Amino acid sequence: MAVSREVALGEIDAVASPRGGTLVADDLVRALTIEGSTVRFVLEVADAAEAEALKPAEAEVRRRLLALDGVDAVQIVMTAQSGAKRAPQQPQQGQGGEAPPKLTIGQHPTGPAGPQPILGVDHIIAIGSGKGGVGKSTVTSNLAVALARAGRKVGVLDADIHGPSQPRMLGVTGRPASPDGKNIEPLRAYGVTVMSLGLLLKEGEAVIWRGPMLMGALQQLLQQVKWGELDVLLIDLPPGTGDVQLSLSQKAAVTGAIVVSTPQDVALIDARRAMDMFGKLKTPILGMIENMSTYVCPNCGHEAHLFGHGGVKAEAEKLGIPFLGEIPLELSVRLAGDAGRPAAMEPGPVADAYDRLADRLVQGGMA
Ligand SMILES: Nc1ncnc2c1ncn2[C@@H]1O[C@H](COP(=O)(O)OP(=O)(O)OP(=O)(O)O)[C@@H](O)[C@H]1O
Repeated sequence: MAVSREVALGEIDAVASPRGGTLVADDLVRALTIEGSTVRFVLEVADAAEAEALKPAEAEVRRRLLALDGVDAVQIVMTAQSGAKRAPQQPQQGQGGEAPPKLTIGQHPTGPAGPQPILGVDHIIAIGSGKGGVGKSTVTSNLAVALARAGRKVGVLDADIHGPSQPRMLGVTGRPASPDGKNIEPLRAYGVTVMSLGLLLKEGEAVIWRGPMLMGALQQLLQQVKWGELDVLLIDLPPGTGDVQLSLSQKAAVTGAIVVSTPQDVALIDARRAMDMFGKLKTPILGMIENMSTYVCPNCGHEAHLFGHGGVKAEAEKLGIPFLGEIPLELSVRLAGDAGRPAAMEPGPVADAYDRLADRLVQGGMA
């Protein structure tokens, strides 16, 4: 039987914190969840020095929880939030408490080094491509709705920081709320939980972050968004091999990457480069997808292969990487993407192709 929240909290509260009280009394514990035999929570620390000082307490609390009947796994994430307070905040009587800090996206990265899981998220899949415009964002939004239709809890993080397109493709508008100035409430569309930097910027506003600022922004989107319980989080990467890919592999425990390409030779050359980069970053490659594969003329039914056909499958076989499937080239895909209602929502060959793809990921234990 699963351990109760009270019992788990009691064990956590028995461990002393470096601030002088206990982990609970010193207000370091966030988002405690118990799912089956797994206990998860966040230890919110002020800075990297405090994270280091907390290591013995973290080890002790892990040992105590694992000793409980019904607990087989303990996942503790340490996050250092900008503006985290060193002492518990009690609203001052008669003063209505302290105003929430302003949420500022684009800060220097904080917290422990190394890839971190996202609390409540089972799989993190990065969707990448070598070349721009091959349909990586389109594949991400359509695959997300197909996975949601298959009963999975799905999130999409638009990490295409320089050209975020998920808000348009999934038809979400409006600024995500942040009632406490720290956590960000994601938006929902077609059963998918969505967050994009594009939703936090004014339309047309350019972002020119590089290096540490970019890493900080990505870290905030990964850790400060209230993703909730997700079977899979799809991350729409910018094209190519750059800072975002590097930051993501350094900050998030990515399950693996899917590389989207058209069958065209020039796209395949760049796709190979992207896969080489994922290899160097030690991100497993889950497979390749051929987008804009076959075009079927809606008038006469003639099949044409505008960008070739089968090139991605052949490439995947050559590299010993799973080939996950092909998506047809259809005008409806572009129109639906522009209209904010993914083509996979309507029954037809495109929806079928995405359903097969979603099924492949679910059967393979990837989503
Ligand atoms: N299978 C398809 N059939 C028809 N049009 C498609 C298909 N896939 C993508 N498109 C269209 O191609 C264009 C580029 O797609 P998308 O923005 O998804 O590419 P991307 O690889 O994410 O590009 P970026 O370089 O901006 O990241 C969009 O207009 C999209 O609607």
